[in-house]
Amino acid sequence: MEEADHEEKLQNLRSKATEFLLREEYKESIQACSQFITLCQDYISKNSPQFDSDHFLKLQKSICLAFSNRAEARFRLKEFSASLEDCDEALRIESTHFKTLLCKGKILLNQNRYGVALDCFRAANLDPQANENSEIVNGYLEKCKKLEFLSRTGAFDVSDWILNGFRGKTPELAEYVGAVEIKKSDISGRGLFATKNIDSGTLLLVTKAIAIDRAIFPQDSSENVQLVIWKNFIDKVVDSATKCRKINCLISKLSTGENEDSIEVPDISLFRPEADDNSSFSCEKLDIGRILSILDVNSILEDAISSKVLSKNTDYQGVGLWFLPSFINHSCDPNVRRLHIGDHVIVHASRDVKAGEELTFSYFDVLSPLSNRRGMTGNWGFSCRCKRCEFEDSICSNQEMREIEMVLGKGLVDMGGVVYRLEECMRRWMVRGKAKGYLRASYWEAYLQVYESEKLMRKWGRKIPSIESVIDSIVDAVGSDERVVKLYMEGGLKMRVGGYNGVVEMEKAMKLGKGVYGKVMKKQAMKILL
Ligand SMILES: C[S@@+](CC[C@H](N)C(=O)[O-])C[C@H]1O[C@@H](n2cnc3c(N)ncnc32)[C@H](O)[C@@H]1O
Repeated sequence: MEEADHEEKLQNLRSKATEFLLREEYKESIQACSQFITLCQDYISKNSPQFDSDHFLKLQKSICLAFSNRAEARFRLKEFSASLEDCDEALRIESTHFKTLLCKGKILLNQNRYGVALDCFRAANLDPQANENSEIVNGYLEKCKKLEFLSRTGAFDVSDWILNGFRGKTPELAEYVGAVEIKKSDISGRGLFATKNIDSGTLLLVTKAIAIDRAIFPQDSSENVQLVIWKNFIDKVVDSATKCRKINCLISKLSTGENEDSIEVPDISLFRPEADDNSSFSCEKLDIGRILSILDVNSILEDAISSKVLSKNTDYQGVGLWFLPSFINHSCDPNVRRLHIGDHVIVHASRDVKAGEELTFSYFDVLSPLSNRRGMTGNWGFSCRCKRCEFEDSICSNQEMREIEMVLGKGLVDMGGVVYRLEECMRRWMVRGKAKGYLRASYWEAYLQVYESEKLMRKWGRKIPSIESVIDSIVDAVGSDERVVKLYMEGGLKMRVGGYNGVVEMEKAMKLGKGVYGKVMKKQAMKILL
């Protein structure tokens, strides 16, 4: 009788667990599976000597299925670490269990561990059940193979999607870590460094957000809108860290902005997609205070002028956290740029970089004067000591520079006069090479207004340098920038300054565009963006 009761209880729990799973009531399904597993395991440990092997095997099979179902429910709740553990328990009992292999493959794919995910789907494909589910299994196999290839080679190309007017799904992107390493930085704390010579446009990182929140709001939305996005974003980060050991541990490696000089330098392999979820990732659960400090220092605004977001409405706002880009320090004289596609950030060189050089991007708009930039770094809580800031610091105390700033600050002045005066000052002070580009980048707005105005160009065109030479020096000093390239395309070509040759001009625009958008797109797509 006792035996029959026990059997009935098990049967009940099994049905409940399956029913909950089908009804997508995952928490309830997890509970029923857990009760079932405990009951079975207790029963086995009490009665094992009297079992016949068939009975034992039957029970083991049931436990395997319960682990597998619990893994699926946990996967749906994004409890990836716990779900993986359940998969491993199930596979310990039955190493070729089809449903479990499928579930484990999905988790690993979600964690961007393409190689091991591929192994799971391949093993699942050998099971007879794969015949009935061939479309699903083949779909995963193809996806995994493609992502594994992209992750290994960095052979991304988003041109077709752009040429198609950003219609359809955003292109499938895989995690990619190029020729970079994390090292101690002379700027502050740790930084990301090039491990070999890299030319402009080369892809360095592709990485998906740990969490992101965004919404479309009109430009005049109140601060409350930003607060709502910020709160949702924090909740998502906390949720991911709670449910995944690896994420919790990797977040703990990020800077809180405090004591960066004595901060540990983690090995970049921890951040590679193939890094194992279990072995290297045991650390204490992060408290909310620490998470908030980390987010303050490392979150990136998707719509910052220093980034480029493809296919999004201009009124949208978004904030996210990405691991490896969090190690990139700021410079007003940066050598990499970022591009946002869906939840991914793509980081590429915006100019040629030498092996061993630190990679930096701008945290804000660097086509602005030193005083504005100081305000921005002040908001971030640091003061920038890049070559450009040091040079401008030395020159900006000069009375004439102060007068130029003052005139600019008032607006509504003849910008041609301002540009002319600045160029004259640079000539007298023998400011040359990069330094010239630094100042021109700082007063970009003034140059832009002149070059865009036919009236101002009629008045000042002969007295100030050509668009081409100003653009060349700005790009040489602070790297490519979308607005600069656009001016080159629109303004320069329209006014035919300095002798117009369509083919040569287009070639040059494409080269500049590579610094802005990277090599992940073909010429035709770049033309559309420009
Ligand atoms: C996203 S983290 C960059 C990586 C960081 N250095 C680390 O060790 O993890 C941003 C923080 O780095 C430091 N930082 C970045 N750029 C800097 C700069 N140009 N000058 C001084 N500190 C900088 C600041 O503490 C800033 O809050």
